[in-house]
Amino acid sequence: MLPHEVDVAIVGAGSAGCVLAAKLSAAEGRSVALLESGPGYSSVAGCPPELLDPGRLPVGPGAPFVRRYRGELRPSQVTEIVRGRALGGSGAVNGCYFIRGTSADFEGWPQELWSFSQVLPYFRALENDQDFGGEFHGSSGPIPVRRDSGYRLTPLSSEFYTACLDAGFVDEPDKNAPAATAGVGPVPSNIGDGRRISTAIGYLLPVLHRPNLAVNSNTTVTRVLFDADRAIGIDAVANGIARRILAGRIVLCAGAIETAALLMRSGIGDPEQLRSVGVPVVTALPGVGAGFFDHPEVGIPYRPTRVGAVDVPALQVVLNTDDVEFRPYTAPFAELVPGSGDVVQRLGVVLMRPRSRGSVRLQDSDPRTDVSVDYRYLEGESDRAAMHDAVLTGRRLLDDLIRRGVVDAVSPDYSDARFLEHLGTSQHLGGTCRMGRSAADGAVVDARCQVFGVTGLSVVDASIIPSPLRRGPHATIVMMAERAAELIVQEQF
Ligand SMILES: Cc1cc2nc3c(=O)[nH]c(=O)nc-3n(C[C@H](O)[C@H](O)[C@H](O)COP(=O)(O)OP(=O)(O)OC[C@H]3O[C@@H](n4cnc5c(N)ncnc54)[C@H](O)[C@@H]3O)c2cc1C
Repeated sequence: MLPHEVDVAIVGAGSAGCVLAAKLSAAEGRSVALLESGPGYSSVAGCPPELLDPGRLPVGPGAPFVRRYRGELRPSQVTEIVRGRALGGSGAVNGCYFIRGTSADFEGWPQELWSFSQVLPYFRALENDQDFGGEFHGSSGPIPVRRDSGYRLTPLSSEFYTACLDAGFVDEPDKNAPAATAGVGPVPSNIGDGRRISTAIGYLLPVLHRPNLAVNSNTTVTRVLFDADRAIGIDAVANGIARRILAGRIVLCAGAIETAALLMRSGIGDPEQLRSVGVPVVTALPGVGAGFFDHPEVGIPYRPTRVGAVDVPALQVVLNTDDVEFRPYTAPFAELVPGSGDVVQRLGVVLMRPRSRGSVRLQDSDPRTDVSVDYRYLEGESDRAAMHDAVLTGRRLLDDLIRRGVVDAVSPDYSDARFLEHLGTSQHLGGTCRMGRSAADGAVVDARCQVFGVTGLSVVDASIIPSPLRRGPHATIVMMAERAAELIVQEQF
């Protein structure tokens, strides 16, 4: 192996990257450099308060902790998407919904390492569940998990819960139980002492004192360097100054958009596309950036009759049916996302297992140019029909809430023909570098999270999720990072 400055360079201090940095630096003899584009902080007291407030998502206009992208949801339907850009990444700005993927979600993952029984110990290890114990829950992990119930529910959350039970949906008090498959129940949230506990707070800050761990914020990695087919280091720009770091192993945790972009700019991707933007090909992996998924969401606008409690998370209760999630947001987005000016309150109706797939593509080879993000949402008839049916179910639930007096109007312009005008995204983008058996199937990393065709390079973040999860991805991504850290230390480097 070539001489190197650090044993491991981790690119991106987001939900996955902070876990990897804490786990991989646990061995004193292993040096770890964590590189993050966004700003840093070294204590909870020094953390920007917006990143700790569990009731607000600091992603509105002008918010300094996000990178924004233009996303095309459907032809001629464009939206702005955001990713967190600070220590903690998107997990530092998100809605604190922290539900595990269901056991069925893992059936398509490589079973020798990622079956549900294999991953359950890592779900347990990451959490300190305040409400449930026993063999399926952890009580000493870095991420506190709690649920709102009883008097802490807003009138809308409480009545929605009751309305779902009255409509015959199953009560699901613990949505993180392995048997949880469908039903209505409280949302587990990663909130402790009234704060959003991102992986930066839970994992990274407690180990910042380690001499073998260097955290470099305001540092953007621009490409991975190779010696033949071995990754040997990275180029970065740190506070405006170019830097080169040679590393024994590189782990990309830059999130589903930027990890794919970084691989492509470094010469790993679809050869035709790389050549079209002038990037020399290192390894042909057509799966990079191709076939991503997200959760399409239609918001049904309504007006609640009573104002809810302040200081509650965006979601207290959700209903899951087979492949749909119904989300009664606790407040208008103007409150949840400061600066958004969006005064409408909505019931989110979300397809959790859509068939449509999107792509992330380079527009040129310049790291400063945004990639194009093309969702192709509801492209097939089956997704459109599934969304249409789900919206009708959502309407029926809202009609019931009107009868119960908690909602006094549902937007009148809301008709079958127009529901697509209310289409948005849950911001759960994943699968741009999927884990799988072989590159020939479109996979980019193997079951040990190593990029096919090169050595010394791993990916651990939302990119490698093999197929859409039936729940939001955050808890699963933290688990993946816990699991992957063990796999990575077993490698020779
Ligand atoms: C607004 C919003 C709300 C959400 N709400 C929820 C929710 O409530 N529940 C849920 O389950 N999921 C939610 N999600 C999704 C979830 O938060 C993300 O899927 C998850 O945090 C992604 O983790 P990650 O490690 O893949 O990437 P990220 O957490 O996004 O981390 C990537 C990090 O890499 C850094 N980076 C990127 N490029 C570079 C580079 N070139 N060099 C150096 N650093 C780089 C970024 O700045 C960032 O810090 C939400 C997402 C968003 C954006």
